[in-house]
Amino acid sequence: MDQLRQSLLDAPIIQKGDYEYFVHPISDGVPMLEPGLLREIVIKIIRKADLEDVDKIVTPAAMGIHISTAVSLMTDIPLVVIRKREYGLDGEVSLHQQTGYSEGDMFINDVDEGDRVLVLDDVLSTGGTMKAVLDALDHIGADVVDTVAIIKKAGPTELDDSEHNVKTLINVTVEDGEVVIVDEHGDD
Ligand SMILES: O=P(O)(O)OC[C@H]1O[C@H](OP(=O)(O)OP(=O)(O)O)[C@H](O)[C@@H]1O
Ligand SMILES: Nc1ncnc2[nH]cnc12
Repeated sequence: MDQLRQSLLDAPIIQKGDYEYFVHPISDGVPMLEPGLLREIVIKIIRKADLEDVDKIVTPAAMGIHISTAVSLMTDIPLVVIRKREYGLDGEVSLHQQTGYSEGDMFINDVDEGDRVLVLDDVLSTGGTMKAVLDALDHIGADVVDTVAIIKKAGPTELDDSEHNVKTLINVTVEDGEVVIVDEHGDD
């Protein structure tokens, strides 16, 4: 059960402007994602997350999708994807996402007031994406039962002064062009 750790140590780093970005099977689908790594992550999520009476898994596109699909298959909990595309359906809620290297609008459909949701994503870095998602779910009146990101890029996040807690499976930094593991069990 240590493919996640090793795969991060092996991850190449690229620059997106000043932002140091690790290229990893979970966050990028590149290098290729080994089924054993995906299985390890799903098991860790199911052990860590509070899944009691969760109605829906909610995940931002794109790189939350494969993780959430695998968790959905194992738990039988349905999945809603927050898309970068607007549909104009009744009840659609938009949010503005800002990361360390990009920004844009995203759209939530089919999450209703009172829904008990598990929010899943691949990476928590600046927290810009997760904060926007959690604020939008608060606005909808959904009940966020738990929030899990696989990999945390350690540092201050947009969620530090909020009441939201994001569980993570492993925490890393990037130093001298390499990934350094700062907590191999992540945050609870
Ligand atoms: O904590 P943050 O700084 O917000 O970064 C984390 C977000 O960045 C990535 O998404 P991105 O918008 O790059 O899209 P992708 O999932 O399509 O790669 C990642 O999938 C997270 O959603
Ligand atoms: N793959 C990635 N590497 C580093 N930071 C990220 N933030 C979002 N995705 C990331």
